[in-house]
Amino acid sequence: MKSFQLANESSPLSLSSSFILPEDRRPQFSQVSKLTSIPIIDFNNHGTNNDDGPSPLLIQKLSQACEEYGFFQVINHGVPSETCNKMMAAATEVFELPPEERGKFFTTDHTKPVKLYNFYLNVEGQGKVNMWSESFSHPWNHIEDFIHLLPKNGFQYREAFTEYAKEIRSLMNRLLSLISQGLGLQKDCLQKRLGEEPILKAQANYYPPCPDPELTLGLAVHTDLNALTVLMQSEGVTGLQVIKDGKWVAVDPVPNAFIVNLGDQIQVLSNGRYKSVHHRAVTNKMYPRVSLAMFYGPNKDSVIGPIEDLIDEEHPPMYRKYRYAEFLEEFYKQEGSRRMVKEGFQLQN
Ligand SMILES: O=C(O)CCC(=O)C(=O)O
Ligand SMILES: [Fe+2]
Repeated sequence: MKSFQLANESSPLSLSSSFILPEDRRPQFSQVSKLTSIPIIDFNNHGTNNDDGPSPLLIQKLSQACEEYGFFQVINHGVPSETCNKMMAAATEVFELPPEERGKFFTTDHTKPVKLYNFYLNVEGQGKVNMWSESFSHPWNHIEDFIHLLPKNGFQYREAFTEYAKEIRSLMNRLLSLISQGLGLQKDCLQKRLGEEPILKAQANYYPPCPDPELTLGLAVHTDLNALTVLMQSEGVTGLQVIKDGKWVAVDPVPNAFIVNLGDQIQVLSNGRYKSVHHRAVTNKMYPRVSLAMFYGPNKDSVIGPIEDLIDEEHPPMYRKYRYAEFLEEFYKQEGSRRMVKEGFQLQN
């Protein structure tokens, strides 16, 4: 196995103490439930493209997945596998660039549009613990504004990304419409609430093989702060785990599927009916793993709060309204911790 070097390090990656989590934060593989996985939703089986619109069964399945898991995999989603494969190859190539090339993108300044970084967790008494991964992120709208900043090499990242982003945008629109209908709302309701010019960010995560996956994590436990995430992952390599009924559940990779999960903003907009669920990425000894998350978040000026139609005597508002910029500010303040952002906007009923 080729060794990997983080862009901000001066020697090849090794499992030094700076990556080792205290015992109570370790993945504890023996506790991971093998009994269940997240629901799989087949767009072909339920017809989403006919003139009559999506079938009630599809909406019902999706709604149930959003309530019970906050996560599902979608198959036969209509995004050509060639587009996905090209994108995966291009994203992988970024992490195969020599560390000094990748280093040009390295920054801890989150306001930079194109950036490479290594996540960490602040652990009491131990300080920063680095995650066993490297992430590369940039916006995925107005590609023309930053495309010249993206890596030029290899598998034509720029072309692959432009094509992929177009497909994912239309898949996201379809998902938002289905999720709105699942909540019993007009199909354009969520998209309107999130606002024009949503914040669209892409994040490619690279998890090199790890000598002892029991000691560290690829990504710390978190919920996504945005509204909706569509994730593509390396074929055949498991890594993502989600919480279900208080237990960690591994997400089995399904060929050509996307993993879809709801972010904090949908939990707030749905007044807690749909869940933004805690998840994490674990590492493995054998194979590098790449995942590419496409995040769809509100415009920073959009006002987010429980949708009025979802509030009644039985379901009083669980959150106060806020401008998304306010949420983001709080999010960045909590960097390095197990973030509890939406909890700060919760109302005491
Ligand atoms: O690599 C994964 O499967 C998880 C990625 C993720 O949760 C994220 O980028 O927010
Ligand atoms: Fe995530």
